[in-house]
Amino acid sequence: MLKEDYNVIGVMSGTSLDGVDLVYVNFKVNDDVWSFNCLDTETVSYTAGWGERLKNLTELSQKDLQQIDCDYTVYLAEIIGKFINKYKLKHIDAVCSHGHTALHQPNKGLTYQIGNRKLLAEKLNQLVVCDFRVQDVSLGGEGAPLVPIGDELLFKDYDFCLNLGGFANISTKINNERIAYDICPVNIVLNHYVNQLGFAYDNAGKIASSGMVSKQLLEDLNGLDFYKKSAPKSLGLEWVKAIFLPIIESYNLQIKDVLSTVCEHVAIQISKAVKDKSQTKVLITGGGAYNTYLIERLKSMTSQEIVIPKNVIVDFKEAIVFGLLGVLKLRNEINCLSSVTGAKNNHSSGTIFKP
Ligand SMILES: Nc1ncnc2c1ncn2[C@@H]1O[C@H](COP(=O)(O)OP(=O)(O)OP(=O)(O)O)[C@@H](O)[C@H]1O
Ligand SMILES: CC(=O)N[C@H]1[C@@H]2OC[C@@H](O2)[C@@H](O)[C@@H]1O[C@H](C)C(=O)O
Repeated sequence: MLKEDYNVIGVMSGTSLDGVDLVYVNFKVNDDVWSFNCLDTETVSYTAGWGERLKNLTELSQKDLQQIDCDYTVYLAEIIGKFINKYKLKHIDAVCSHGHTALHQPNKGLTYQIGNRKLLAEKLNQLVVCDFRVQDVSLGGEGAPLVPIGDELLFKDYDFCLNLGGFANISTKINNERIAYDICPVNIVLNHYVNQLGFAYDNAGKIASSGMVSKQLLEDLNGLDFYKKSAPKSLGLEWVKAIFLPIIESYNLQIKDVLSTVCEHVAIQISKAVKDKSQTKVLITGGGAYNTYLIERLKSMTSQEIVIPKNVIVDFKEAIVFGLLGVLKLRNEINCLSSVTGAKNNHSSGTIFKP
């Protein structure tokens, strides 16, 4: 008889490099119906040193990557350990950790998240479930996005679940089947440019709102091949560096105009993704939900009802869902949907490390 009640720690480090999101969350399952309750949450910002190290992972040699994988596992163990102590967490069924994506080229059979070593379980003296993407890629899938199983089990009241993190991704149902895909880069690019002005991010999109859209750059970005592909599809930092940034650089624009043009581009791509008028309710989560300018541009291009919750879900949905992926793995139940990733079959993904 499987348990019906789990307390886990969900841990997520996203691509926009703002920090590590942690959530202590309770899941209950009753007749296959799942519910959750967030008990404690925290975002630990990256130190300048870690921010820099994580920015350049795609350029590292195999040996340096292995070293950083070990160092990052130790760093994650410290962060998670402090979280456990701070909130005096006693009942922990598992720590369910995504790690940080270092490499993602699913067409070459490659996806690699650092911080997912057995050492994490040993240092924390906890059961750890991690490495959720690798099996999906080995089964021919994109290995991303993985959060849609959470949209299916926890957020099914929404017609679309849109997350605005480093990349924008969306999930929805078509003919009773869940599909999802990465739409386009968002904060990974906005942060890259606003960093050059000395800011971590463009607060509320104020700088973008003061810029002018470059029609030519906008056209070039909207014309990228990735947007012509149909789902399943996913994006990685490698694509941003090789394809997206060089187009922007070829224009030599002022940064405020780059930000403005990228926001316009993102709003256009998202409005295309939510264009099905029979589906109306769009949940928006992720740090990009605070980019008021971007949200205004998006609202001007769509008639859908946009819901940005005023609670922890905006910042912690991904960490919550990685908690759920871990619980599903412990139950040996499906946590990766082939309709979403394109893998050969639905499967139960992740590695379990005992302390
Ligand atoms: N007030 C704000 N105004 C504008 N942008 C903001 C604001 N607050 C956060 N952001 C943006 O959101 C980013 C963080 O978003 P989030 O934590 O959802 O990203 P992530 O975890 O890296 O996501 P993903 O895993 O989906 O790539 C910040 O780096 C910043 O760009
Ligand atoms: C390979 C990888 O780490 N992908 C991330 C990234 O960040 C956003 C987007 O690109 C999404 O595909 C995914 O993360 C979310 C949490 C997911 O798997 O659902």
